[in-house]
Amino acid sequence: MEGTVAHARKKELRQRIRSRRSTLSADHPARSELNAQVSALIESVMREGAHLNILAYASIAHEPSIDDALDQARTNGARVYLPVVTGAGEPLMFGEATVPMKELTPAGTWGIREPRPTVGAEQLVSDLGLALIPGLSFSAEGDRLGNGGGFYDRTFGPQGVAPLLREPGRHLPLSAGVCFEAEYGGKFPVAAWDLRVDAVVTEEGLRTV
Ligand SMILES: Nc1nc2c(c(=O)[nH]1)N(C=O)[C@@H](CNc1ccc(C(=O)N[C@@H](CCC(=O)O)C(=O)O)cc1)CN2
Ligand SMILES: Nc1ncnc2c1ncn2[C@@H]1O[C@H](COP(=O)(O)OP(=O)(O)OP(=O)(O)O)[C@@H](O)[C@H]1O
Repeated sequence: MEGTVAHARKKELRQRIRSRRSTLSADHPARSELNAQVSALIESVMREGAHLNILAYASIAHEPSIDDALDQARTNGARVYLPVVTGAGEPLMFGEATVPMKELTPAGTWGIREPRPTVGAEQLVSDLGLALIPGLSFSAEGDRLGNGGGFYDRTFGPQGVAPLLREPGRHLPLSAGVCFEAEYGGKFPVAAWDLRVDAVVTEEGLRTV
């Protein structure tokens, strides 16, 4: 069980970041700049190999939207997979986005645009080039503060079903957290099961941890 103090601290921080995000208008330059930085990252990974599978996300509420970057990646021949929540306490499943992002239908508790789930995490990770992970904040070490459901941790954390842990001789995708610059370098309690990313992309560019 996680400590009460840690839980309260994370709750407060989540509220603060959500509230700041809600003040960033839809046409704020940081939003389009972050989308462009994600595009640039996808293009640089695509240059390393002909075919690229990407794990991404369909933004909700005031999260940074990467729709344009994902539509462009698909047009350029990448395959884009999105997370699907199958139940509280369950790891994520994944489905391929085969239409423009804006044509996907919002579903479930949080109104997230989700495709039909077809792939589990173990299978997805084995052939993935890039994982774009949403977060409310990432520390300078790559620790992630998520929305609090524990979904990414149960899926990709060190104790999850498909850990993104680097080991010699094992293929793993580059994992990149996505958040606004003001949210990068945050300090918050970190638990043993928490997912860590290799890099963080903000509107200012890519930061490797
Ligand atoms: N775009 C996107 N897709 C995603 C995630 C995400 O963070 N972003 N997830 C990442 O795991 C999963 C869905 N998990 C989520 C968990 C909680 C909330 C959420 O907003 N929860 C509460 C606030 C919780 C609280 O602090 O009390 C809410 O309804 O406002 C959203 C998504 C899978 N897909
Ligand atoms: N591997 C795991 N096994 C069991 N429980 C877990 C695991 N990972 C996380 N949890 C549970 O999930 C809860 C939420 O974790 P945490 O606050 O780290 O979520 P988060 O990373 O912010 O959420 P999300 O990934 O959904 O955005 C924790 O209270 C913890 O008990």
